[in-house]
Amino acid sequence: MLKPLHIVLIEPEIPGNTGNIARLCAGTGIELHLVRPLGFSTDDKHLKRAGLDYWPLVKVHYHDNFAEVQERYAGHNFYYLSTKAPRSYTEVHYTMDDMLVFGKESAGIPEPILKANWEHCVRIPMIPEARSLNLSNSVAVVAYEAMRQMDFQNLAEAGPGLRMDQH
Ligand SMILES: C[S@@+](CC[C@H](N)C(=O)[O-])C[C@H]1O[C@@H](n2cnc3c(N)ncnc32)[C@H](O)[C@@H]1O
Repeated sequence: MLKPLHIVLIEPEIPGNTGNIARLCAGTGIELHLVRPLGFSTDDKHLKRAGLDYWPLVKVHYHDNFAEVQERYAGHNFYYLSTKAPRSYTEVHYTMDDMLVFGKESAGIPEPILKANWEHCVRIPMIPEARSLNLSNSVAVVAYEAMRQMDFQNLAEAGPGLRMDQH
């Protein structure tokens, strides 16, 4: 049994984004970590609507702070997605059980966390004039790159999903 990938959202604010990401997790078997405080209630109708009826398929972990995630998952590789990072997300060799960390919509990942983990910070290339991508889009881009590098093995194991070499 393969270990799952993990997506960590630090203090997400917009329920529709988290709902979209939850649906991505449901479709891929990726585990979702939500670091409090959340900018919405877990009963929020936008959150539920964006995740549709996929919520029962998602393994969601709630954490009171990011230090708790670092402590609980010590030994895993952590990658921090930031527009300010020095290298591209495509330069990383991802492995199952990696922790892909994303910041809140208004402010991104807190500066002290970026500074302390600078060599593990990566960015998705954009034109210079653009400030950032939408949070849920950036999660999808990186999650699929990580799974592509591992030949989508997690999807084949999780159920009837097709690996690329089966097409
Ligand atoms: C809307 S963005 C936050 C924008 C914030 N002003 C900043 O500069 O980080 C929300 C999150 O999406 C991810 N993100 C968005 N665009 C990105 C990019 N081009 N490269 C890496 N991460 C990105 C980051 O994790 C970011 O913290």
